[in-house]
Amino acid sequence: MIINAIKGKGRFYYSSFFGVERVVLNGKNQQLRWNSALSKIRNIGIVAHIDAGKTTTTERLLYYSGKITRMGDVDTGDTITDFLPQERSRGITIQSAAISFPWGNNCQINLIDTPGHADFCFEVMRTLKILDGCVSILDGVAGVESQTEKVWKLSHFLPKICFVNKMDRMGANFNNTVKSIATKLHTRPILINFPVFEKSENDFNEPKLIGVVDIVNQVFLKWDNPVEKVSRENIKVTPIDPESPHYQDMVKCRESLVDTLTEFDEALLSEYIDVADGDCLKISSQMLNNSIRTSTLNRNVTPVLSGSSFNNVGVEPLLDAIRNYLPSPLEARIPDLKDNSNPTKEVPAKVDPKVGLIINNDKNLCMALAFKIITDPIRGTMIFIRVYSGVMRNGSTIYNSTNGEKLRIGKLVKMNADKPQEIDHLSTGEIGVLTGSSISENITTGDTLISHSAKKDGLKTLKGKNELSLQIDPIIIPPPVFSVVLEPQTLGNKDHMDTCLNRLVTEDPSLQLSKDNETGQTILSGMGELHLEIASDKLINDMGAKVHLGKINVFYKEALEDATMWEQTTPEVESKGYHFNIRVEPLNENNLKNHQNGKGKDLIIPLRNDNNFVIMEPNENFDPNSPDWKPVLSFESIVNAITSSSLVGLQRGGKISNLPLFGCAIRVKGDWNIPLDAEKPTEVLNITRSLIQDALKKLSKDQYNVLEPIMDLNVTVNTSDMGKVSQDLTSARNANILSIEDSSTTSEAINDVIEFSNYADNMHLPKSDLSTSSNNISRGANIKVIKAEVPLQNMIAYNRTLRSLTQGRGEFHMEYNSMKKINQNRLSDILKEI
Ligand SMILES: Nc1nc2c(ncn2[C@@H]2O[C@H](COP(=O)(O)OP(=O)(O)OP(=O)(O)O)[C@@H](O)[C@H]2O)c(=O)[nH]1
Repeated sequence: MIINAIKGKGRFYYSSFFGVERVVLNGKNQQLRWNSALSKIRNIGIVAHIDAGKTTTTERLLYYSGKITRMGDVDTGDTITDFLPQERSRGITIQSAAISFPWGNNCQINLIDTPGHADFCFEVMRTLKILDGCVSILDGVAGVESQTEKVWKLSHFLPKICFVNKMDRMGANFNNTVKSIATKLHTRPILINFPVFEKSENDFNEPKLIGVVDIVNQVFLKWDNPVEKVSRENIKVTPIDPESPHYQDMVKCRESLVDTLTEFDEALLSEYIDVADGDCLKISSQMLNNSIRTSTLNRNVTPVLSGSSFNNVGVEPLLDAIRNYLPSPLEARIPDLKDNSNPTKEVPAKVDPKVGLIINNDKNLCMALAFKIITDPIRGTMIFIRVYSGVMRNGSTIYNSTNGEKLRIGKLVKMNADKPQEIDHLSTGEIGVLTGSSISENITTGDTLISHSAKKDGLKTLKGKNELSLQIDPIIIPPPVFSVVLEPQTLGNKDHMDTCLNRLVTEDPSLQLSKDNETGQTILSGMGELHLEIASDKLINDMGAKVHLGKINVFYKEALEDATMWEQTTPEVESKGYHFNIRVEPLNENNLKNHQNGKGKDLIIPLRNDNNFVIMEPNENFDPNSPDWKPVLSFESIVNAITSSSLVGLQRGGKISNLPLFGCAIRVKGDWNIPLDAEKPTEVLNITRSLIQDALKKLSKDQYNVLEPIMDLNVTVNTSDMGKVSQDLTSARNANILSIEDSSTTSEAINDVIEFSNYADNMHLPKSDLSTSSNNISRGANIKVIKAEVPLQNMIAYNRTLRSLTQGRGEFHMEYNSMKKINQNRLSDILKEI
């Protein structure tokens, strides 16, 4: 039917053809019913390895959706989503940018373009937390790269689709990339389309990408003059009939697709056998799309599409796939919820097809997560939130259940990259921004915000239902591994420097500030050299801070020796009715187990930095759920005061070199007590802070040790360079080489994921893929991946060494593995350095 509709016409405005609804949710062969506004929303992220083409693809998605009329370019620094000066000058994405645009029949895509560089991994992590699905962009030459693998693992809970980009490049290989999706990402790729090339007439006879074969709709999509004459109407759609050179591949790919889907879809299986008589071409595209959607949402398969964003080939089918295969908030996973006043209680949450997620069976409970904070020179602090349940209204009073603060929303906006649009409310599933003067001090990244959906001042009602202690699981911040010492140029510059630094760490919590207690110097630490370079650039050039920067160095930490612990109790005389018994102890397997203890279980609270925890034993005297316990201070504000004092206490550092403490637990024994009429949490904060400091002081120097960051390293090199590179790693860098593998088949693929390797071997891949022949020259068995563990200290400026050892052909990727104790021989050298 679709084919008849397009015959004779030739050229189409793409969305008029693909914008019709063809996907079915209920398993029957019929058109999709968009039954509510929510079902039309897609909250998705674009993720990938650095330089795979995320920003270029995002720019094309915006153009083809009609959101922008002129396409920007990463190379000329005028894209919509990379708007920071540092992003435009360096051509890389640093912060995730959110933008909304429509596609076909009122579908609204809220898209977040994320950074690819490993140093900005936290930026990706906090974004993943609030997304419902992802598009993973792959470079058709490089296949699945290390950062893609990492982000794939981090986003294991999200349905995803893959776009094999850069198919125009020499050496691109669609088939190998699809295989690497199976073997490295451990998923079943299913082909939605495959690339089509024609021999070009240039001297090298290189294949030229001209379009894609759409396996689901059985058509060939050809883009004319894609680069020179960019237009939304340059796409030609022709049916694939038996005379077409792509017919055989299309049929076999469709058979493979149906084969895989029928494993998970009984309705499709009976349609295939009983109605279609085993002829995969007779299965309608509606039925296939429906089945693809269900299997993608269940994370059984990953749809794969191909193209070249730079050359404007294959972008419109990607827009269709986002809408057709990725979840709406109605189908998205339910966030992890907890009740701080009762850690063992399961918080009820269910999805209603009309109103979306309902938490605690209360339609009026609005819960949102603050996932990102930026300071705009004109608009002030802007807090990005995702609303999970209910409606957040402009002017409402909200409660921050993470820190116990109450505030009023000044203004609600929706962002289009750097352009805000004022709105009256944000509903379930939507992403928006809070602005206003009071919010900056009261909200940090990862906080849960609660308000009443109907009443602007409805917190009392929610309190009555014990809903103000509910929380969405916070975002865990990985420990920073590099640091730089900062000093104001003059004493008069100090205040401004401190203000700017506080702004930097509020916006990016993976940056951390600490103080050297001996020298008084300020230390800024972060996830990598580039991370700190960019932070310093923002500090000096954007914020105008006048500072001297020291050398970027590895950020060491201190930890407590295994059996060390110290208990400190409030002195009775000074305690004015307060009683706390606090123990500082190293983390071990045992203390993080949720111990059943007296009246209940330990409350375990991860601190924001450095793998530290607060463990509150159940109170022997008081039970926050008991009607007899009625202190003026809420249980949450007591807990918040203790976590703040623990953070500060552990940040002050250990006895060897005042380095921040890592892997420690602050245990609050169950017999704590506060006067019932105590009104301010500051008293609790001050008492517990001094107890923690005293406990740490009582320990002797030899009860501490120094830790250094150990990194997982992947170096990708040609076989000819492998000897030199591994020699340098073991001798000069003290690396522990774990394995050396072919880039296309990792040992993991052979040993652990035979299932996916077999799947990749059995699926049909297009024989007519001209890219295949050229690609064999550049990748495959000639490329090796050296996997090693190495102290970060030995990898500073490794970029330069690798470039000279491999004539620029080698690549490496490093990510934090763990903090390890430094042995005595190296310790004295390191202590001189810090
Ligand atoms: N040949 C070719 N080059 C492309 C394609 N897509 C992107 N590029 C180029 O690849 C480079 C990186 O593109 P970006 O879009 O910045 O990649 P990215 O993944 O957003 O990069 P980061 O955000 O820094 O990780 C730029 O020079 C682009 O012009 C493509 O389809 N074909």
